[in-house]
Amino acid sequence: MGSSSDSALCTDPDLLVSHRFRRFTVFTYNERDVVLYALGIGACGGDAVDDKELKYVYHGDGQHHVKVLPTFVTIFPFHSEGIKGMPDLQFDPSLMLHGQQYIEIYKTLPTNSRIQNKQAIAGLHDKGKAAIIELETSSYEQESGEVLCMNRSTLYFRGAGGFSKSSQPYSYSNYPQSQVSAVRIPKSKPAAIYEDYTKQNQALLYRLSGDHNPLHSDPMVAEIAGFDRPILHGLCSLGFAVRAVIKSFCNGEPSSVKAVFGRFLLHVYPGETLITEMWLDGSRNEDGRCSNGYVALRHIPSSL
Ligand SMILES: CCCCCCC[C@@H](O)CC(=O)SCCNC(=O)CCNC(=O)[C@H](O)C(C)(C)COP(=O)(O)OP(=O)(O)OC[C@H]1O[C@@H](n2cnc3c(N)ncnc32)[C@H](O)[C@@H]1OP(=O)(O)O
Repeated sequence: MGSSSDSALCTDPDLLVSHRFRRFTVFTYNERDVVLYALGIGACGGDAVDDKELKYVYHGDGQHHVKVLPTFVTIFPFHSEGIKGMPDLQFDPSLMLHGQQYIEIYKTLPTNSRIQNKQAIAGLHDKGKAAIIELETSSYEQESGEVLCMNRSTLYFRGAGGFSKSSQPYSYSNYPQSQVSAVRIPKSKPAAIYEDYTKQNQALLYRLSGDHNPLHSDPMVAEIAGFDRPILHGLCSLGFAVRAVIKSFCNGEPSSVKAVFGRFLLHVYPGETLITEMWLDGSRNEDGRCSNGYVALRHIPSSL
């Protein structure tokens, strides 16, 4: 720490954390966006269409709207300024990875809405070999002005550390450390395991929901970034995992979910199988090198 290098994320970290984003960015979504997103995270993507998941992509006569999956809100930040316009920021986009995502949902998600996003820097960390930015996006329904959800996105910049000015590592956070640290994987047997496979075209389908990072579609960009081929969006894997939780513990009801945290520790190639192991409030006693996280539910179904 302490010596800023040519590849360091910034020269003045204090300037970066004091950055103020434009007050609001506004966008509209509708049922088509909701359905496209659900297909992008594998809903009804098995060999046979799962009847229980049909409600995420289609509504029959008895139902007026499709049901919105909770992780749909993770696409909201992509309708914002993001980090691009921040002062004093330099990085190689091919070396940026999505490290973590935390979301809170405050209301049942509407099938269409006009949304206002407000963004803030929630954290900046110098890890020596890497730099981390935590970007927070609060989203409000424009009509009512009520807050609908919050996303905290952790961006991991490989090779971009070393910007600390003092001998101490630079670490700024608006939040208690506990909210951004990893979840430990319990030793006990999982309460449920759900296996799902991603398709070869999963990332190409998922990108239509708003994350057009070429790391997920362009073989040359993927190679420069150090991968054999384009990798899956972290938020797509997270969508698969939360869908598994809803299927296993919420009887398919997406509005049961009130918060989600996910840490991406391994990249996924489209076509690979995702195994989601789930514990009910697991005892946290063993670390494991696999992506991990938790889902907070409004209530645990009485059948469990
Ligand atoms: C507006 C919204 C914008 C959203 C933009 C999204 C853009 C997307 O298009 C991009 C993507 O989706 S990329 C795909 C998804 N992500 C991945 O595949 C990353 C997988 N993870 C890795 O490869 C490694 O964990 C890796 C490389 C991340 C880290 O591995 P190592 O270099 O081996 O690090 P390690 O030595 O284990 O740890 C160094 C310090 O960093 C912390 N850390 C590790 N993994 C982290 C992670 N995933 N998230 C946050 N912090 C992480 C460690 O705790 C350690 O810190 P400390 O030294 O303080 O303990």
